[in-house]
Amino acid sequence: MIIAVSGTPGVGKTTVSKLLSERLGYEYVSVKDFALMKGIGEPVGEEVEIDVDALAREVRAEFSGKNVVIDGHLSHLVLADVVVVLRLHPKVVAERLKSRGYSHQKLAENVEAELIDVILVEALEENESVLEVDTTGKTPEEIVDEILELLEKGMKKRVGVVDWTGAYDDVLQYLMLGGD
Ligand SMILES: Nc1ncnc2c1ncn2[C@@H]1O[C@H](COP(=O)(O)OP(=O)(O)OP(=O)(O)O)[C@@H](O)[C@H]1O
Repeated sequence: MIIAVSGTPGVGKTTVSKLLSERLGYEYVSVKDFALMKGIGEPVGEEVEIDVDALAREVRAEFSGKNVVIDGHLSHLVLADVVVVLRLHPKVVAERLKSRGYSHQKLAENVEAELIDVILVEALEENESVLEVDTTGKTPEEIVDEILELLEKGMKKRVGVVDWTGAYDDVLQYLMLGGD
């Protein structure tokens, strides 16, 4: 089974994916490293620009029929059997990304993306099975327990677990809202 773990930068994809793969006995794959290894990712500064169509093709070719957890904020664009979309209160996203030294613009882009469910919507457009998990205030172990419980139950789709419309006031200082 191919399990993709996606979400806004900083939500905890890598932490959760590694733990989830350990608990399941699945291989752990980082989208970034995989794309670089396959020559479909271009390092640009600290980021890696990835050809998403090529990524989807390469993932299918390499991992079809295998048990893997694929970690990365583009992983919801490959055809996975299950996409886990991690959510985190936008204020905590902002704090985590700020402590990484992100620019105001990058901070705003990502906090806004979390606020308006960008990754979740894309995941639902591309995949049948999407499990949304609110990670706010939970330890990595608690998050992985929740994912494992959903998988054990055979849950195909679970969305609507968060609503950040009430969070705008908490993150106004980080937003650009179309301006600069
Ligand atoms: N459940 C959690 N509780 C508290 N801190 C966490 C939790 N999960 C991750 N973190 C911390 O948040 C930071 C970001 O985690 P991580 O690198 O796993 O996120 P990511 O979504 O993979 O980020 P990116 O998209 O940039 O690769 C790390 O410092 C990590 O230790």
